[in-house]
Amino acid sequence: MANKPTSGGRKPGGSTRHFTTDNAKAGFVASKSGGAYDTAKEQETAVLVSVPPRRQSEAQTTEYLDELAFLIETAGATATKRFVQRLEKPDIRTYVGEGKLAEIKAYVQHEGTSMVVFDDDLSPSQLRNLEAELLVKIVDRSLLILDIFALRAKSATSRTQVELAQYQYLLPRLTGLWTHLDKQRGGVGMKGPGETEIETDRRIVRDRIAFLKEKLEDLDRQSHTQRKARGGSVRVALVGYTNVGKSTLMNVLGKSDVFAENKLFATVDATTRKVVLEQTPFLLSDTVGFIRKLPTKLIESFKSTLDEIREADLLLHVVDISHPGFEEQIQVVNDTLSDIGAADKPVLLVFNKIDQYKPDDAEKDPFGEVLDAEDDGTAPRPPLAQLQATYMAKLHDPVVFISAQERTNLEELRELLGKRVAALHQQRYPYQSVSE
Ligand SMILES: Nc1nc2c(ncn2[C@@H]2O[C@H](COP(=O)(O)OP(=O)(O)OP(=O)(O)O)[C@@H](O)[C@H]2O)c(=O)[nH]1
Ligand SMILES: [Mg+2]
Repeated sequence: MANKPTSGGRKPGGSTRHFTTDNAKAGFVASKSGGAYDTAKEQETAVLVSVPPRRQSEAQTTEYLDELAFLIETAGATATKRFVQRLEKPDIRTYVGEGKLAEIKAYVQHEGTSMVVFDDDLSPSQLRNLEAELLVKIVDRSLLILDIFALRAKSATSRTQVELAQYQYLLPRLTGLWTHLDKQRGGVGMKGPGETEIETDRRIVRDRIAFLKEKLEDLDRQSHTQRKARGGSVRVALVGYTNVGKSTLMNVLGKSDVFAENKLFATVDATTRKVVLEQTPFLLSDTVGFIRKLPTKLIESFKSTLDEIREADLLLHVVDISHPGFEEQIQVVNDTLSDIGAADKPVLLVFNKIDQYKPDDAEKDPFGEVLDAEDDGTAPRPPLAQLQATYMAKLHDPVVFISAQERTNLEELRELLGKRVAALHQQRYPYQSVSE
């Protein structure tokens, strides 16, 4: 049978239950060395698979795969090979076509790769078929992001949120291939679970989901009370794509010590600091980063964390200007803000990492204008002054270009932010003195 029970099990949250298929082992297992996929023996290897639509450019496909490789690396494994198949849409049975699947299988068997990672979510039946065909762990985008979140979540709330999302992911995937939840079943060739057992598993998972939802409601009530107690202050939330420098900026502005790292989703728990600018105190919150194709279930279960954004008076939208896909990242963030009901918030756009931004070589163009997209399909990179003018004209609002790391232009940001906060304070609390 395809799925030998293994010693590592899918282990949502801190639960001791074991879901024992090979594929299950891919998920929810925090290792000793801090990665989701490291078995403490040797680094696990992964093959990446994507099915881009035909109209997607080469550059974009590479960029998305780079991001997937970064996610896998953050989870503690290494991507050793990429397989791309251009199709109108992914194959309903096996995501990629038959020929590509055979190619992947041959590679995985030859190289002894530990897992195959898909840049989309797989349906439960695609997951089953791929597992049966490839005989290694199958990881889809949701599972990968959930694993990283599980590694990063520290507070009771975020841990409960992740566990809820994990069980919600699991529920429709409890099928014939899953062995019974509570028992570690025997070796190769053991009979799979019968329908009754699957039903029992489903019931256990449903009960757990109900329990976690209740627990979150309790935690939510507590944090709502806490947040209300902070009333009287303007609230600003840092939002943005993952890894753009939100926590670094929080540390600089709030003189705090928030964990910042060159990994995706370094921050999963929201943190709040009191900051004073232009004699006005306000609360600044660092929040979880967004990413393209963020699993909907994860967004839903992260309600309490996202409330920090929903309840903010102003959003500091941080953008990594040095990233080739920064414009699309802005769009992803705006779309996600819409999804969570925070689209109408006032926003201050902050372009970060200017120290790493390299404009296109203006000398190439005798008129000093920036050339259009070059042959390699990458977006043009105009000088910063031009970008600033474009965005300010588009948004009818000032935007700031900084380097949080090199502390460049921070005074400009402080001044702009201070003015916005002071105005909001005046508007919100007209009778309250600001010099607390
Ligand atoms: N070159 C450069 N690197 C920066 C700058 N600001 C932050 N970084 C680096 O970018 C990486 C990500 O920074 P974080 O502050 O953790 O980013 P984040 O947005 O909080 O990321 P998540 O919490 O993962 O969503 C770290 O390695 C930082 O050192 C900058 O201005 N310039
Ligand atoms: Mg962060």
